[in-house]
Amino acid sequence: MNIALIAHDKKKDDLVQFAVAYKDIFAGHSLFATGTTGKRISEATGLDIHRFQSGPLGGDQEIGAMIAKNQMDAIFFFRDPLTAQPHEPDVSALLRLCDVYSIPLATNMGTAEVLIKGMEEGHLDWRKIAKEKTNERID
Ligand SMILES: O=C(CO)COP(=O)(O)O
Repeated sequence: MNIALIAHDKKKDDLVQFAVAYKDIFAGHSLFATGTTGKRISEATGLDIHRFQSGPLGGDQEIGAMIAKNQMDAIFFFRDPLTAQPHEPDVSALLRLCDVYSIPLATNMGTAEVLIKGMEEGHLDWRKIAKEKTNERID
């Protein structure tokens, strides 16, 4: 599955810690991230991560584009709810697209634990079927 990892600055330590803890699960998937988050996680874990632009420079939008093309299966986006972001419209757009396309989205550590354990147990396997259906429509 294609998985996106994103964290605002004050939440980056949390997401790095989470990625270290669940490195073995993440290693079995294709990983994508916004620029700085991806750099921090790959340095800490050695995981191979495709890095987009930094969030304020369009990284959230690049991940949003993958969602719109049915190419993203789950998002771990540790948001900072206490700090204004210069690119707030991009953040909202990304969250909105997750809801438009029913893409599982964890915005904090509590939900992230449930999501990754669900992934491990195969509860996201329906995404494979959803993607096959889209590909059929494109063909
Ligand atoms: O701002 C972000 C998400 O909105 C994250 O971007 P960085 O990973 O580049 O810091």
